[in-house]
Amino acid sequence: MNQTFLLGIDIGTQGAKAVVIDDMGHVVSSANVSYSFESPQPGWCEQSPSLWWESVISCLHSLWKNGVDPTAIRAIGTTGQMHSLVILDERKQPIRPAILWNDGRTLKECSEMEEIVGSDYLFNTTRNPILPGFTAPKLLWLKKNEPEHYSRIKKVLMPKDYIVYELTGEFSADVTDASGTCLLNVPDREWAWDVIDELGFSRDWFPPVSESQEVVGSLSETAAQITGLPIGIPVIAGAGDNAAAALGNGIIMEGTGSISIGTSGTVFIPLKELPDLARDQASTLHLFCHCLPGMWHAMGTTLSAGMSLRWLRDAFEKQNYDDLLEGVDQVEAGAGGLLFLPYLNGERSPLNNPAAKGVFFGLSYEHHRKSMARAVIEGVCYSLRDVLDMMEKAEIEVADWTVTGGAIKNPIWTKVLADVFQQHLHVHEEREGPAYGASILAGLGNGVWKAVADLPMLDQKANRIEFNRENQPVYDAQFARYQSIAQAMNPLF
Ligand SMILES: Nc1ncnc2c1ncn2[C@@H]1O[C@H](COP(=O)(O)OP(=O)(O)O)[C@@H](O)[C@H]1O
Ligand SMILES: O=C(CO)[C@@H](O)[C@H](O)COP(=O)(O)O
Repeated sequence: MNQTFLLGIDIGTQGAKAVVIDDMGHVVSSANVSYSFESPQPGWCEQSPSLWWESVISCLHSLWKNGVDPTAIRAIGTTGQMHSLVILDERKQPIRPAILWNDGRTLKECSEMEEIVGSDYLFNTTRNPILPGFTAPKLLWLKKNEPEHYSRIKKVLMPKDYIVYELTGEFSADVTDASGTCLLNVPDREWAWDVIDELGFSRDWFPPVSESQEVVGSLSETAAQITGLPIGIPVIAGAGDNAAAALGNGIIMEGTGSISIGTSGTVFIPLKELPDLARDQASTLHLFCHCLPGMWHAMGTTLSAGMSLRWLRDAFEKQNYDDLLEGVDQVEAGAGGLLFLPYLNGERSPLNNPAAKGVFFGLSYEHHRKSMARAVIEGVCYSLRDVLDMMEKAEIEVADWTVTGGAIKNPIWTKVLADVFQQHLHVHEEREGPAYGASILAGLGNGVWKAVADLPMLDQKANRIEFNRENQPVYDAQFARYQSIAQAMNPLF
C-alpha cells in the first residue's frame, strides 16, 4: 500500500494500451487491446469512441488480473492519436464515429478555410499549414455534408480528451493535441478565438486548453465502479501521442529527435523556440506545442508506416508479423531493386496528396513474399527520410535519434531505418511508447517528481542500433529513385 504507481493510457489507431509504472519510472505491467478502423468510402477512416472506452476498460481489468494493485495508482495520464475529431451532443454522447487523422476527405475544405480566414493570417496565427486529416477542416466538411450532425455539436474533443471525459466527467483539451486542430494560436498556447469566430464555430465547443501535466479532474464514482480504480484520483490533461512518446523517451532537448513507427510514421524534433518559417519553407511541416511548458516541436508525418506492413500481412493472409517477416533479414539491402511507395491511404508529408496510392515499382519474376516485405519496410523508411529531408530544408536538424512505436518489436525495422538514415539510433525496448510518456506526465502533474530534471528515466540507458556503412550506396541510390518516382507519379494518382 506504500507503493506509488502511475497509469498511462494510449488510444492508438490500431489498439488501446495501458501501462503502469513505479516512482523510479520502471514499467510494472502493461496491457493492450487491438482494434481496427472502418473505411466507409475509399480514403475515409473512422472509429467509434465507445470502442476506445470499452478497450480501455478491458486493458485496465487485464492489469488487475495480472496482479497490479489499483489502489496503488496515484494519478492517470492519457494520450492518443492526434487530430481525430470527436463530436458530442447535448447528452454528451458521440454524434457519429470519430473522423480520424488519416482520413483524406477534406482537401477542398482546407482551401475553403484559407479563403475564409485568409491564408497568411491563418498561417501566422496557427504557424501550421492546413492539411487534410487535421481537425478544423472536418468540421467544415460536416457543416456541408452532414448538417443534421453539425447542428447538434456541443463539444469538440480529441480521442484522449474523450477518455478524460469518461474518467472524470470533465471536458478538457491540452496544448499538444490542440496544436493539431488548426485552431490553436501555437505561440500563445491558447485557442485562436478569432479564427474560431471567423469559421462560424461556437466558442463553447472547445474546452479550456491546459498544459499537458495539469490536473483537469478526478476519477468519478461511475468510472471508479466500471474500471476498478480508486475514486477521486487525479487525471491530467495528457498529450498527443507523438509528444507523449517523445517525453517518455527523453526527447526534450534540442539536438535530439524521435521517430515513431506506429500506424503512422513521424519525425519529431523538440524546439526551445518556434522558428519563424515562411509559408513555402514550412511545406507540410507541423509546428506544435510540446508537452512541457515553454517548449514546441517540429514534426512531419507519413500516413501509412506500420500500417503498410499490416496491410501486407493481411494481404498475404499471415497470422502475425513474425510469419510475414520470416527470412526477410536475409534479403539483400535494396530488395533486389523493388521499391514501395507507402501511400496506401494518401500521403501527408511532404506530398500532401490524399489521392496518392501505394505503389510497387520494379517487380519481376525473382521477387517474392520476402522481397516484397523488405521493400515495404524500406519504402516506409524512405518516406521517413523524405520527411527528414523536408526538415533539413527548413534548417531543423538532429544528431541523436530514438525510435518508438510498435515497430520496435522486430529489429528489422530499426536496422533498416538506421541504414536508410545512415545514422545510429536508440531504442528503449521496455517503454510502451505514448502510454509510458502519459504515465510520466501523470507523475509530473501529481508531484511525484517536482521538475523535469527529477525524472528518473532520463538517466536510463537506451539500446544503440548501429548502421552499416556498406549499405550506404544502395540506400542512397534507392532513396533518390524513391523521390523521383514519387514526384513523377504524384500528378497521376
Ligand atoms: N511483432 C512485430 N513485428 C513487426 N512489426 C510490428 C510488430 N508488432 C507491431 N508492429 C508494427 O507496429 C505497428 C503498430 O504500431 P503501434 O505503435 O501499436 O500503432 P498505434 O499506436 O498506431 O495503434 C504495426 O502496424 C506494425 O507495422
Ligand atoms: O497524425 C499524426 C500526427 O500528426 C499521427 O501520428 C497520429 O497521431 C496517429 O498516431 P499513431 O496511431 O500512428 O501512433
